[in-house]
Amino acid sequence: MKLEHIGIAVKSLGVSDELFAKLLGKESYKKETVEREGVVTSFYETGESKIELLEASNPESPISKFIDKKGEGIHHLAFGVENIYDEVKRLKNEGFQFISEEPKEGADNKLVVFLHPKSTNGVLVELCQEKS
Ligand SMILES: CC[C@@H](C(=O)O)C(=O)SCCNC(=O)CCNC(=O)[C@H](O)C(C)(C)COP(=O)(O)OP(=O)(O)OC[C@H]1O[C@@H](n2cnc3c(N)ncnc32)[C@H](O)[C@@H]1OP(=O)(O)O
Ligand SMILES: [Co+2]
Repeated sequence: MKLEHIGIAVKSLGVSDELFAKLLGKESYKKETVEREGVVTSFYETGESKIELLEASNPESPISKFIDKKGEGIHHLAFGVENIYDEVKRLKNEGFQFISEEPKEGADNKLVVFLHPKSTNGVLVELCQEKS
């Protein structure tokens, strides 16, 4: 597994894109809305991994709930895997809980699935696989 991206919950991509472009010295390479997840994303290349800024696209978004509860900040870690179906099986056998076991379309041309933070030391973990 490799650290594919760090998801950061932000109130406004307009404000945070300006901040991260200054911080990283580069512009976001992709903005993408994933309505099913209730997010608008903005991606930055940072060497081997990426930063994914996440703004809620609707009031029911998990990002809205997260920010209401915890404020802006690191939201999840995403690990890149070769075969997401094999990894779900392996981790289920290891006793990890999934929010939903069925990988779905994510952003940045990926299939994604999430483990419940309760079974990962309070860290929301995403697995993602490049869609062929
Ligand atoms: C763009 C697509 C994709 C990509 O391609 O990269 C993405 O990254 S989409 C990112 C947004 N989508 C998701 O986060 C989907 C997975 N998340 C969920 O299903 C929910 O957010 C959740 C994790 C199940 C929590 O939802 P819910 O139970 O309704 O909220 P609560 O506030 O009641 O949380 C319960 C419990 O979990 C803790 N929690 C919530 N979010 C996080 C988090 N990001 N990191 C760590 N812990 C989290 C929350 O604090 C509660 O704990 P307790 O207070 O101890 O009960
Ligand atoms: Co993500």
